[in-house]
Amino acid sequence: MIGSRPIVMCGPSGSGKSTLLTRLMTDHPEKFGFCISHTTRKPRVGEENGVHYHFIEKSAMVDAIKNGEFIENATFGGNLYGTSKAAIETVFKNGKVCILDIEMQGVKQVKQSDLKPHYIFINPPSIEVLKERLLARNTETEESLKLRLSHAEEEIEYGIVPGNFDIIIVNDDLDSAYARLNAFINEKVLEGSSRY
Ligand SMILES: Nc1ncnc2c1ncn2[C@@H]1O[C@H](COP(=O)(O)OP(=O)(O)OP(=O)(O)O)[C@@H](O)[C@H]1O
Repeated sequence: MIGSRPIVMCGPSGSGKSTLLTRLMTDHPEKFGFCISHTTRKPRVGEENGVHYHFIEKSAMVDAIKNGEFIENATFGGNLYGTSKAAIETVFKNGKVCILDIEMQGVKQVKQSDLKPHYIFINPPSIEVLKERLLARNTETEESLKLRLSHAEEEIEYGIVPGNFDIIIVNDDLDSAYARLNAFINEKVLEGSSRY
């Protein structure tokens, strides 16, 4: 695959990945393309197939994974999520830098592949702030909140290990975090040795 190296964004649920990515893509719609994941979970209100996710039946996704069609996959809250090779290829074909928003299990699998992306970890200022933001987002039940927070500790532990990510961005103040993200991308992704 010829093109700029993709970007992998990882961080606990609620750390601000979507917020930062939406801003990045709005500011530079011509440069970046979001890799659309597959999931076996049901669409939420307002979610469109092929836009937010490719929604797929569990048996079909299990078969596709067995067929080697996925670069990474993970189970979260009883549902399968994954990145297909075709979804990455679609972004490459449009001449854009491919962005993957994936979680820790996925990152570990991508590291075994030949994708060679830039790895960015979005860290919340603290678990307490993470909890406050998830509560304010108003998307979680008591149970899913607990699950996300327990995963968060594990993800942060992995995220801060030197060498696991190319950059760790603490999302304290949103404007500063975005400025750090932009600086990294401008220096390493858009101007750096991004061809392979
Ligand atoms: N720096 C910040 N300061 C205050 N609030 C923030 C900041 N960054 C994000 N938020 C808010 O925190 C909440 C979580 O952010 P967001 O949905 O972007 O997280 P996420 O990492 O994409 O989560 P998920 O993995 O569950 O999709 C949102 O309501 C968002 O508006």
